[in-house]
Amino acid sequence: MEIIKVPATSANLGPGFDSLGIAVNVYLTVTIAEQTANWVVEHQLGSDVPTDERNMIVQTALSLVPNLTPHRIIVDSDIPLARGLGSSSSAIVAGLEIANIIGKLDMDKETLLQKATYLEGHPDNVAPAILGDFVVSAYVSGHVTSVKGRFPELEMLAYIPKYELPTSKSREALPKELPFKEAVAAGSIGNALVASLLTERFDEAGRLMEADRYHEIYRAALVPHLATLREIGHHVGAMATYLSGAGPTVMTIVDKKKVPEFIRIAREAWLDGDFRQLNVDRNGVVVEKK
Ligand SMILES: Nc1ncnc2c1ncn2[C@@H]1O[C@H](COP(=O)(O)OP(=O)(O)O)[C@@H](O)[C@H]1O
Ligand SMILES: N[C@@H](CCOP(=O)(O)O)C(=O)O
Repeated sequence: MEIIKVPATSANLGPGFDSLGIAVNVYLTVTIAEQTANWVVEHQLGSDVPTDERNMIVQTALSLVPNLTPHRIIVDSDIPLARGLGSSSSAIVAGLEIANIIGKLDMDKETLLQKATYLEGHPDNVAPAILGDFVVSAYVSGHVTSVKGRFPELEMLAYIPKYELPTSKSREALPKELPFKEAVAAGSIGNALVASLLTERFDEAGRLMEADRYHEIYRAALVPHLATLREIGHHVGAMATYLSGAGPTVMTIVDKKKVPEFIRIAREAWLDGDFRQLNVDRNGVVVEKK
């Protein structure tokens, strides 16, 4: 039996839209059990998620190897669906690994990365889900280049609202075009953020993480708690607060000792979602044999 463990991911980090992402220590675990006549997917993700070959994990595997031998697979996920923590990317990566294992394809991580990016449409979640840690990617003309760097030892607090926000819906709020000057400014903020993170200049990194011009303002109405949490972050001295992926999760980089005060103020502001303290996952997807 093989067990595939894929981390959740937090994309964009503010100004790194469709390019930057980190892997975090919340996991999707998929066990490949015995061969079966038809695909069987056991999970606790609710009645909207199929339990047969229509399941996204199986569909991904079949997109690679259409005649892949059916198996029973057991899905155990701590990654909330449609919340901006890369659940769909984790499902895609798990599906590709299933095809890799059952189909004996011997794909390396680079091949997985190209295929996963094609299926997801952008690399900022799939790249850290595969490689782990902090990944900077460019996806141009159908080819992705991903460079893994070391994210500083920072503590993170995710605020996960009770409602779902599908990535496709959140992307509908984005403009079709950006004026040239605006695009230049937006890109340079992302570039400077990468340099400041890799050289551990936390003041600059914090300011730049909150200076996105690509997406957060356009999504503001879909995620009204972002502004409130950012304000609370400033009040308690957090490094930065950004919209995780397409939202609605909001990530705050904040010292562990300031977390109780941060949560207390957020509750006073009627924010009733879940809080989760997270760390970076350094490894990305792992396959174990049992
Ligand atoms: N483990 C899973 N198994 C099957 N489908 C999944 C799984 N995880 C995510 N999905 C599918 O992906 C959708 C969420 O994708 P998306 O809107 O991109 O949000 P997210 O930010 O969580 O990636 C879910 O509604 C579900 O259809
Ligand atoms: N760059 C994408 C990231 C989507 O991440 P998800 O975790 O919400 O799927 C975007 O911002 O649309």
